[in-house]
Amino acid sequence: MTAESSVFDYIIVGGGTAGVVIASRLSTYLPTSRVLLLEAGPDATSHPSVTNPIAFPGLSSAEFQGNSWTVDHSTVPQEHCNNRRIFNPAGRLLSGSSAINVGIWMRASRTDYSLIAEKAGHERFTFEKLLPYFKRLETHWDKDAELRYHGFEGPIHTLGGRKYPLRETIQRSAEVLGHHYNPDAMKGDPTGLADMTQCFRAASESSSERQHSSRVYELSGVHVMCDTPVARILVDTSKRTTGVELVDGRKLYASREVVLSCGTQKTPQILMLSGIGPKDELSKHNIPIIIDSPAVGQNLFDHSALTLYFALKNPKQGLGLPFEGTMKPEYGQGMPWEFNIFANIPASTLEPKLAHDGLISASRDKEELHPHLRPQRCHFLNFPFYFPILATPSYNPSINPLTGTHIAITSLHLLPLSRGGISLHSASADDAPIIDPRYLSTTTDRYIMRTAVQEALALISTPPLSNHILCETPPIPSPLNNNTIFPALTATSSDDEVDARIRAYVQTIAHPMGTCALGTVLDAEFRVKGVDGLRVCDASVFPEPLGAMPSLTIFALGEVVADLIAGREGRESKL
Ligand SMILES: Cc1cc2nc3c(=O)[nH]c(=O)nc-3n(C[C@H](O)[C@H](O)[C@H](O)COP(=O)(O)OP(=O)(O)OC[C@H]3O[C@@H](n4cnc5c(N)ncnc54)[C@H](O)[C@@H]3O)c2cc1C
Repeated sequence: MTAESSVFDYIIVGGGTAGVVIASRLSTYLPTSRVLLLEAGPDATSHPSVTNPIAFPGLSSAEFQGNSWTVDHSTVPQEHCNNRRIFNPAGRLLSGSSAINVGIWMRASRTDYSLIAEKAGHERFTFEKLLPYFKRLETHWDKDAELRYHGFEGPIHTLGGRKYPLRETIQRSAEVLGHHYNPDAMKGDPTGLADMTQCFRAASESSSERQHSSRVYELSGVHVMCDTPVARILVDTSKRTTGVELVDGRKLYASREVVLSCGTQKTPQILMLSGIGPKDELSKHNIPIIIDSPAVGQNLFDHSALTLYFALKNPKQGLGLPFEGTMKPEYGQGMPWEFNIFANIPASTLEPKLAHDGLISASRDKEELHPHLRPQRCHFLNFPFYFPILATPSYNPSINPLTGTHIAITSLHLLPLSRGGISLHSASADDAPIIDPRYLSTTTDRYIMRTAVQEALALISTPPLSNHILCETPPIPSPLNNNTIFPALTATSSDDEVDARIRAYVQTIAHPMGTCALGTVLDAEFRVKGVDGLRVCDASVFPEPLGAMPSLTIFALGEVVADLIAGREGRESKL
């Protein structure tokens, strides 16, 4: 590389979900600028395993940890998960995790965005202010949806509106339990039973394509360097960011700004390796301190998930579906599930748990409502699959995913109060960071997780759905779970039985967030406090959990950052 070609105006580090959006938009908004996108992994944008959504289980499951497109960010042993290390994959290729994820496309509640706005210190993070960005992203599948809430010209095409054989049955059982049908969960209150949307684009009557970031955002005006991991950010003595140092030792320079978008685990590691982080942590590894930023790497949280498998009474009825059989128009050409059931836990039952954790006091002022008690906050989400997703031969040898014998329900804890962190193994960029989300380390979190699972069991036990279900199929005793015998769970299982299953099998569906938060590490324009010319934009920026799967919001935040850099905030984008 010549001296001239090592200088750019903007360097975006991390060509993942947010990074691609920012690089693409900057090259369009500022066409005379030289924009460089640096990605650690390869470019597999058009590879069939990435574009075909049903290849997803292979890309991200534990069995595929050796896959070069998936990096394993497994945690340290988790005290409240039987001291298990929890497998946590992320994409390591152009498009990042958007190239390997499940494509579920969700907005959170107004209340969640308001809380983020409060913590970040700016109203640009409220639902109303983000709504134009949500609309800008999408070509929404439902042409009859309200124009006020949906976009129909955005780069990301979505699919929804499914009609699987169990649809009405599940809806009726959910309604018996008080979950009303929510015709559009994207309008700021997802509570209830809502149709699933996925960010896939119909390619034919029987196939669809994943809408990962580099597939849908134009990169022709961007200088893209793949297989080019960055080791650290370069900052001069006046605390001005000047560029980046690659793992191979080369240096590249940015005359205007560097944006770090390497995801929740790698972004804080790169900041710390660059001398921006908690001073004690940096000193431990003899890293010269540029900025003592105590919150870098702190505030790690993630959605915990437990999946249960239910044997069908009569598999020949065709209610359970093999994964590959669902790419049909009547099934919305998506994956075999159609509902998200978002639910709140009543304040009266949550308050004692929050008090036990010392998060509220009995004498508190009514004005100081704990965020978990605000209206429209969805504490958990249950989603039924017509397919035994993630069942493994090691634990569930009797489940054959291809023969339609089982359905599954995943329970997801959306609003964790537990906070962990990312710290350094060493001062070397070659070493993975230490990842400790401290899953389920508060009483309230354990209670929410248990309630979510009990609600899934109640759904399965309620007619008419119960008429089709034989029983839950528990994991078999194996050396992997200390040969523990787990009884089949039912709606009458004790709290202890449910908790034991959670401790043994809870996992993550890879939504870590929070380690370079707006309001602490970053100002409200995503600038790293104390340094000039450096921003962060990826899943690490959330100061508070988002009660929804995060990728839609991360795409939107990428759009916001591009607008801020290009001085376009508030202008409507027609691209
Ligand atoms: C298996 C799986 C399923 C998921 N399912 C869903 C879902 O259905 N719906 C949903 O909303 N969310 C889902 N998620 C979460 C969602 O995909 C992520 O939260 C989101 O994509 C994260 O975006 P990001 O920009 O923070 O990071 P990423 O998209 O992960 O991008 C980070 C990029 O930085 C690169 N990078 C890292 N280190 C370096 C370095 N040193 N130098 C250069 N580049 C570097 C990485 O290779 C990667 O490309 C899922 C995630 C996974 C892993």
